[in-house]
Amino acid sequence: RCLLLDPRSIYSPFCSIVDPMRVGLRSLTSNSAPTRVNYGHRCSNAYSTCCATKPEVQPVETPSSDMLVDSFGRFHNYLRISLTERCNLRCQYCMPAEGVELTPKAELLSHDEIIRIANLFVTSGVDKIRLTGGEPTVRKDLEDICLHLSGLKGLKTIAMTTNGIVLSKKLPRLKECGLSALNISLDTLIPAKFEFMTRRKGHSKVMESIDTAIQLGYDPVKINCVIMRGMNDDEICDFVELTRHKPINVRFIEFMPFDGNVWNVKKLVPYAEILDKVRQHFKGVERLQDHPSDTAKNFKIDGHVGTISFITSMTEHFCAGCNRLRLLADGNFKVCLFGPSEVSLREPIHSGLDDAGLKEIISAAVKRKKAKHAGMFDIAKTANRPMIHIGG
Ligand SMILES: Nc1nc2c(ncn2[C@@H]2O[C@H](COP(=O)(O)OP(=O)(O)OP(=O)(O)O)[C@@H](O)[C@H]2O)c(=O)[nH]1
Ligand SMILES: C[S@@+](CC[C@H](N)C(=O)[O-])C[C@H]1O[C@@H](n2cnc3c(N)ncnc32)[C@H](O)[C@@H]1O
Ligand code: SF4
Ligand code: SF4
Repeated sequence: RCLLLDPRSIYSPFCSIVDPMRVGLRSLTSNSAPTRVNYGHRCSNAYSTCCATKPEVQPVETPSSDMLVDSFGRFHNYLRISLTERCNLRCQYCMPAEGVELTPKAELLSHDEIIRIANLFVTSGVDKIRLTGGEPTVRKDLEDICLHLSGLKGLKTIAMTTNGIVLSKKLPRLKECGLSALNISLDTLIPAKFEFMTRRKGHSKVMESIDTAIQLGYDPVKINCVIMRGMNDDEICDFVELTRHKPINVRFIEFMPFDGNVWNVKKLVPYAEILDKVRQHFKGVERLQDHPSDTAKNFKIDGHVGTISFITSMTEHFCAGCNRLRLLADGNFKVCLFGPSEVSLREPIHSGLDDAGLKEIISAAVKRKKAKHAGMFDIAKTANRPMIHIGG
């Protein structure tokens, strides 16, 4: 909990430990863009690294309809679309070795259904869509989907999270089709360890994709690195070293529990511990100002072209600033990564429901969204989907 939070601020853009109940004071009827003001405070929680001290004014997106505003006043302008449940890797932290049960193809969203649903969200205020999976690059109509999404008026960012295995060749065309931001997952710099962690070969292909993305001007290319104790925590400083000359943003991600993965609290390396390790090894590690809805806490290092970040879902959640919703490949709509509740949008579409009816279903689900996730031990005990179905 942050103490000394100035009551005039809606919430601190710098600290995710603020009680989310404090968010939601924003008037939805006002046409003028409200601002969040942070007057600078110190955080009393155990991980005091989470707070910056500079006073700052942040613009807040103005919702164009009430559909995407939850009961805590959070406006959701970011939709993550999982394009497939399939993947060409089998990462240990994401899925069981034997794979997961797949939804029959006929029950997955078609290209046209994806675009129709995306359009509903964009006309209601979503301005960023992330394509994910499974592995989005295994979907044959990926370029077409990007092209059609890029025609949606009001959509500013089309992003993708990918494992990079088959990305390098596809990327020039994807860029032409409107793909504007790229996150590539890479958890080790050692090829043999890559094969162990992902249960497949392909390390050099991922490295090649990262270089292609840099050459094509994606800036920064974000590198997602899930840290597991005893697995890749010995490579933290090597990953930081990569940022010295490459315009990349390396994001250390706390290991999260999902159905069918090998989560155990002993394998979780807390953000504070990773940051300590980085600070012992590198001079001039400085906190940057984050956007209120960032999943990441961002840092720069003296003399490095790139930056590093931490995604601290387990030890310092960032639910107070959550702006994310999820559409799964089978057409289910999920309002929280860790919330088990889902509602189908595909079934009502197949029953002929019109856009107004779909918007009512979406709005009701958004209003039921909880303030924050239940905490890692409860999450670990609660049935959810495997991560490969949700897409992060
Ligand atoms: N707890 C939590 N974790 C999230 C959420 N969104 C993404 N993540 C996790 O953050 C990590 C990186 O996800 P990405 O797919 O790169 O998406 P992102 O962090 O939103 O990326 P940017 O839009 O570039 O900030 C993954 O481990 C995700 O599971 C969220 O809403 N809640
Ligand atoms: C599920 S993957 C889907 C997209 C793509 N296949 C990829 O790997 O980038 C999305 C992100 O979730 C992350 N992820 C998967 N399982 C995770 C876990 N248990 N804890 C934290 N992050 C996880 C991956 O590292 C990846 O960056
Ligand atoms: S993290 Fe991505 S690449 Fe790895 S198994 Fe999951 S979906 Fe596939
Ligand atoms: S855990 Fe749920 S509420 Fe928290 S940031 Fe993630 S999606 Fe949002």
